[in-house]
Amino acid sequence: MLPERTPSPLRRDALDAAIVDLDGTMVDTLGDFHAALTRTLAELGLPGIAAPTIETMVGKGSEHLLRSVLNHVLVLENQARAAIKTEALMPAAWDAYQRHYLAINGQCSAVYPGVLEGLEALRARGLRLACLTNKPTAFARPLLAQKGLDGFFEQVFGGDAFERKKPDPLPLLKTCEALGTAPARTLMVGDSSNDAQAARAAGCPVVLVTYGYNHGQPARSVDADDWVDTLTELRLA
Ligand SMILES: O=C(O)COP(=O)(O)O
Ligand SMILES: [Mg+2]
Repeated sequence: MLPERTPSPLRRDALDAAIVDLDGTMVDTLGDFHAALTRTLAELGLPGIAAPTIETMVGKGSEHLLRSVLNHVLVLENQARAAIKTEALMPAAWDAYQRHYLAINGQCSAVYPGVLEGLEALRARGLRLACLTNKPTAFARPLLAQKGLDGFFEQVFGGDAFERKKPDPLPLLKTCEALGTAPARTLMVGDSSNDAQAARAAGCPVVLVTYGYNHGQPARSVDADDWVDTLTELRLA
């Protein structure tokens, strides 16, 4: 006798909604991060940083990214007490970064292949859609609009929308609350361990894309329910 199969958590009839991450999942924003950080570092009189180094630091929000970049360049410059100098520079750096990021937002970034088709398929299956990113809401909304993605989402929450960011489960639980859906019936679609850990802790099923930013680690090394190479492959049976 064949063993009874556990129904996949990704079956269409097991889901009411999907929460979709932004950076590394829908839009390849590394060019925007690089451009804004390059301008910020230049304004502060600091040396630049290469895009592949930035890529490993993306995912825990913009303040974390900026702090990591400042510390990285100060350590490389052999500056003593780099961590303390980073903190001292943060207020001015944060002001400069927000200004530069808003000025170039979307100009050096592109929607990944398959995203529009994937979102259309989820919508066609009747799933409610929310975008949940660790990027500030003020960066996320204009980026979604510029890339023609805003119309898919009934809710958009940035990293500043709630008290804590992913990988804490709070933003996912709050997004489910806003959608009015149960976490167990709300799929998280992301690119990093931040999305997967938050989803696990919130009780949401989670699928990771294999092409985004996961701190330099393969997405398949992260605990998730499934992995897809493009959003068109989301297997909702
Ligand atoms: O801004 C970040 O650090 C990453 O944002 P994300 O949550 O959309 O991947
Ligand atoms: Mg991401």
